[in-house]
Amino acid sequence: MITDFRRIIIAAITTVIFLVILRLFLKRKIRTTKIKQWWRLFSDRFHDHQFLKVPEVNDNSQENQLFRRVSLYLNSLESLEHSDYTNLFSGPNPTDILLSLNPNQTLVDEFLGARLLWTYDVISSDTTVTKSFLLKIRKRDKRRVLRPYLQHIHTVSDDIDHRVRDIRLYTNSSTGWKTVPFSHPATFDTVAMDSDLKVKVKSDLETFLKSKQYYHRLGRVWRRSYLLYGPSGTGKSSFVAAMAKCLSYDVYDLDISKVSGDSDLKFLLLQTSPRSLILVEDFDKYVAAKNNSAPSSSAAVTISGVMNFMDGVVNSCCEERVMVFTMTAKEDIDPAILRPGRVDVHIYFPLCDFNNFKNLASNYLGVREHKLFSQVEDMFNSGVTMSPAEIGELMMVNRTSPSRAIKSVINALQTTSLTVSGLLDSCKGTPKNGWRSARDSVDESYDSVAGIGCRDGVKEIRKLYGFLTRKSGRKSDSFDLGT
Ligand SMILES: Nc1ncnc2c1ncn2[C@@H]1O[C@H](COP(=O)(O)OP(=O)(O)OP(=O)(O)O)[C@@H](O)[C@H]1O
Ligand SMILES: [Mg+2]
Repeated sequence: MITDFRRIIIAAITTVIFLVILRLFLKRKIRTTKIKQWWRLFSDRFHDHQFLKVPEVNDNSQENQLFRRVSLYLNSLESLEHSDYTNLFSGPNPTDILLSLNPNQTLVDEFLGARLLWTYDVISSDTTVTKSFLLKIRKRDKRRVLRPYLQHIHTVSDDIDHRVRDIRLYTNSSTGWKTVPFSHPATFDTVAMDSDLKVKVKSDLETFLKSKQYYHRLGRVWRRSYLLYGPSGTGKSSFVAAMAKCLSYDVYDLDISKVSGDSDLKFLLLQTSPRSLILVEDFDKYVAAKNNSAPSSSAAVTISGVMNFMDGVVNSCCEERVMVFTMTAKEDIDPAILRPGRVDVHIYFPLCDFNNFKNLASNYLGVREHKLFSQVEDMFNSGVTMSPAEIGELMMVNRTSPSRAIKSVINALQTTSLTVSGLLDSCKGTPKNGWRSARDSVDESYDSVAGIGCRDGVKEIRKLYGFLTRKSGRKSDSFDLGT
């Protein structure tokens, strides 16, 4: 018993002695590091240095890509973890913690035996904030190290870019672009649409990404533009998010109504960075002037300004860009605006058909087959339809019971059919029974009915249900390369 007690006492004393020695050793190590630092500072005084500045923007206010690369590189350095002061940010995933340099902080890097000191300079005035990185390198080392060091920064930042690139969303305001992390959850898998079309668009984007040399061999600027058109709630905006994720490109969401004039528009374009998707939503608001004397929008830009903006992407300064325009219908748009070269690919987004409905049911309700599907299919085949947004909403609120959800879709389709055929009949004055005949007569009614009320009624139906001049099931030319 006593021997056991003695053993415990000896073990406890040994542990305490070990901890004290460890502590002293660590303290000494820290002290040695400090002494080394001071020695380096002292010895630096006897060497000539060169200072190299990497500003955030160039003279044309365009983003300096080297600044972004240096920032990615420095924030990934292990020495940042051990520095006295570091900013911590949450990453795209909740568990990610990202480190970032603090303004005016200095970080030491070593490369091929040379010491490189980086300082993050931030100068703020009332209206502007100027950021830059300042590299301090011994003149003796510069010739030997600088070129391979910059190459090393390129390689490392490229690697980080591909691994952890968090896409950013830029929106324009009166002072330029403002940015936030892009967190739209849509992907190609979550957007319900014709699967062949999805594959075509994906492969078109992937081919674009790999085609820099090809474009240059042809003497063309490496860019591509898309028009997404179709009724409201058919997934155009969600598809843009999926495109940006597939490309891993930042999104510049341009609101033309906030642009103060044509030159401002050009300036905003010049401020976008490579590897970005420039999005103009509701583009018809600014260019649908075929039937009116001027675009309906009150924006300060002119049509020629908008066309220059579209062509501006052709400038070599705006390479590696994808432009996307969305609108409900392109019939009223002057074909010159949408000609190949300005818009390369036209993609039509139809209202829901049975296949899309099944996609939605699988995504929203987790069901691939159901006894009510045949009834839904009959309804779609009879020509009645709704937007995926409407159907998705019904499925979402009833997601705890797939049967209830599908029944609510059937009810909504029936109501839609009755409402629209009733409206059309009252316009034409001819009783009609089925939705199919009502739908088929939409264009005819629009052209022949002179009364404003009826015309408005049909317009309203067109707006509500998206039956402009297309039918929902149309697929053959929904992916229309080069118009
Ligand atoms: N094809 C689809 N597949 C899956 N969800 C869809 C689809 N279309 C629409 N939705 C859902 O409906 C909502 C609206 O979609 P979205 O904003 O992408 O439509 P939109 O075509 O851009 O409409 P608008 O022309 O009014 O801007 C989103 O929440 C989206 O998830
Ligand atoms: Mg939209």
